[in-house]
Amino acid sequence: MIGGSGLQRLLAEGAGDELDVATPFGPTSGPITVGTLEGTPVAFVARHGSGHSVAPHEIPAKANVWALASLGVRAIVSSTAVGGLRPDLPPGSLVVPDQLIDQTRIRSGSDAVRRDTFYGAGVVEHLTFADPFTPSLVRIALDALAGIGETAVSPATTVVIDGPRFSTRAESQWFRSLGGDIVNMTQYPESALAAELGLGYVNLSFVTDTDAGVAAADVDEDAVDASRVFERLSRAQPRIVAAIAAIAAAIPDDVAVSTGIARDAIDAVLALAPRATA
Ligand SMILES: CSC[C@H]1O[C@H](OP(=O)(O)O)[C@H](O)[C@@H]1O
Ligand SMILES: Nc1ncnc2[nH]cnc12
Repeated sequence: MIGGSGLQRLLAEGAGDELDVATPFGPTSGPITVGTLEGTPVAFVARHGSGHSVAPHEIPAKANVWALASLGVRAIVSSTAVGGLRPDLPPGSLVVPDQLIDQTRIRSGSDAVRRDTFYGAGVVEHLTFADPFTPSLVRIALDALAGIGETAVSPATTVVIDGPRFSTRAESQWFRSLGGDIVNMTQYPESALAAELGLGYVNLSFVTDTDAGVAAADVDEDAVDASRVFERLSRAQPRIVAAIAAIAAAIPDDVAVSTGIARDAIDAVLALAPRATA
């Protein structure tokens, strides 16, 4: 599990072991809690760190994904806060996206936080990324949510921006015209990196606000504002945790993911030596 904004802890205090996992790509966002969520073995990392101190454009996605893979997880369930790009996706809506449009741009440096591949430097691999969210897990998540009485919107397309700023009205309207349903700052490169290591990846998005291009300029009730986003997330926390637990419980042991990456290339990345921490 990778917990997004508002989801700093998944297991009850004291439940599970907190591990500091060293990686070849530097430190993870925070400790990884390994334990059992309503009977399902899980490893959990808070994407923004335990005290929400890591900004979206600084999230060490390579380290987080590598650390989870090195612990033996087979699929990642990610939670995210998102803005709605459609009037019929008001705050409080749940979305399980099946598509994504990458509008992030920061890519410099071999380990740079937005770096979106584990390969290169002599190892040539081309990820099959037509379906950025594992289709079988999207179906499983929707069924699991229906089973607890939650209706999630799907299919849906996420537009991912660098942040930390929110979109202008013109950008937001453009994202909608591109076919975007929701907008976020973290679903990429996390989803691609998970696929590059052969992991399933499914996302639960909670709409916290109406994005700028959809919100009426003179009505700010639903408009995006970080403090309002956190307030809504905090009220929704029990609902989001229950939804994630239901999805986790429904994931089979043998998640099949076909990404076109050679198994020996994945194994070589997982065999890289962790970088010593200071
Ligand atoms: C606090 S609003 C913007 C913030 O919320 C989302 O975080 P996450 O995707 O980790 O749930 C968004 O991507 C931004 O990082
Ligand atoms: N409107 C928005 N844009 C980008 N990321 C978000 N996360 C929550 N709301 C968002």
